Amino acid sequence: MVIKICETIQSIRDEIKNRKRKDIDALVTFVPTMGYLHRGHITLVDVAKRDGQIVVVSIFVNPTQFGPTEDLAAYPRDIENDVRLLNEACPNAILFLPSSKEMYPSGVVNLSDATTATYVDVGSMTTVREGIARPGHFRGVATVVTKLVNIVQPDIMYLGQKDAMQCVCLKKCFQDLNNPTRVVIVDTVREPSGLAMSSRNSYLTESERLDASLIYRSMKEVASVYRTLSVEQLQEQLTTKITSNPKMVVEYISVANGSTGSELSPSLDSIPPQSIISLAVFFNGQNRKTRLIDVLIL
Ligand SMILES: Nc1ncnc2c1ncn2[C@@H]1O[C@H](COP(=O)(O)OP(=O)(O)OP(=O)(O)O)[C@@H](O)[C@H]1O
Ligand SMILES: CC(C)(CO)[C@@H](O)C(=O)[O-]
Ligand code: BAL
Repeated sequence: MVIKICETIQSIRDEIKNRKRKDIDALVTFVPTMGYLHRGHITLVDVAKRDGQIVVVSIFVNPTQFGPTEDLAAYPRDIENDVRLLNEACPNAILFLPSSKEMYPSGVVNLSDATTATYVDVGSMTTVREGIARPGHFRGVATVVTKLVNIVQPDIMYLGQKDAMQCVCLKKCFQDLNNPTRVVIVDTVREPSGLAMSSRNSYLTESERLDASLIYRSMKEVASVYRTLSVEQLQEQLTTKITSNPKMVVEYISVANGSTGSELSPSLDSIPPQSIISLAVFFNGQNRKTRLIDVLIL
């Protein structure tokens, strides 16, 4: 058995309908991705396979979630290897592999132009640090995931904790729009060094990846003493540790409420358990500047 690849909305709808006809109680589980699969993605597929009978994975590098100066063109792609990994992990999966034209038939409109586009905006995401750092990003994410979920109509969708604010955004989106799909968050899968697995790690050399593992080590160090720190002290100490490697520049360090994603006040003396530390760091590597994100829940 090998995975079934569907490139059109009609063909994936038909495939899911046919499979459900054979097993009306089958649960549809869904893993949305942008491809260049790694062990983090495959872990989400493993959980989806455990929970459901019809496993759908999508690979779509969604242009509307990239800012004009971001890495849409350079984003790593290797469909052949992705298909090989999916065949190994879940040979009866359905892979939805739409073109940009299929997802955005009227062209990739500028989602900031409300007169030309229908979009999904999770209002609170414009004030979280990742939303401020990437204007329009969460609008692109919420819009494309709403479209994907309307196409696949899964019972359960799986997201990785690494993209912490994306999890907050999509949970809020589904809740506010009464979308019945259950959202399951899966722990971050890491390299042996501690570096969070990410498709963008491929921009780094092997030794740069080892250097970048300082990010997670530093997060763990400050997390072990967070009860003694104010929000501001935690941010300062973490910045100092990470930037002890001059190749790294901290874009932001957020300390936020675990369920709403809202930022805790820097002057707050005691940080509540379950708060989320999330951050973005630029690694100035020999090939290019790479933006890395990571998260730790206290
Ligand atoms: N290390 C990881 N552990 C668990 N889940 C992950 C990990 N990396 C990515 N995911 C999840 O896989 C899904 C698809 O993510 P995506 O295709 O953007 O991969 P990525 O590695 O996060 O890429 P990027 O380099 O763009 O951050 C998302 O829900 C994401 O959170
Ligand atoms: C959820 C997602 C597939 C939407 O394009 C993307 O943001 C990602 O891969 O995390
Ligand atoms: N996993 C996050 C996708 C993005 O950076 O656009």
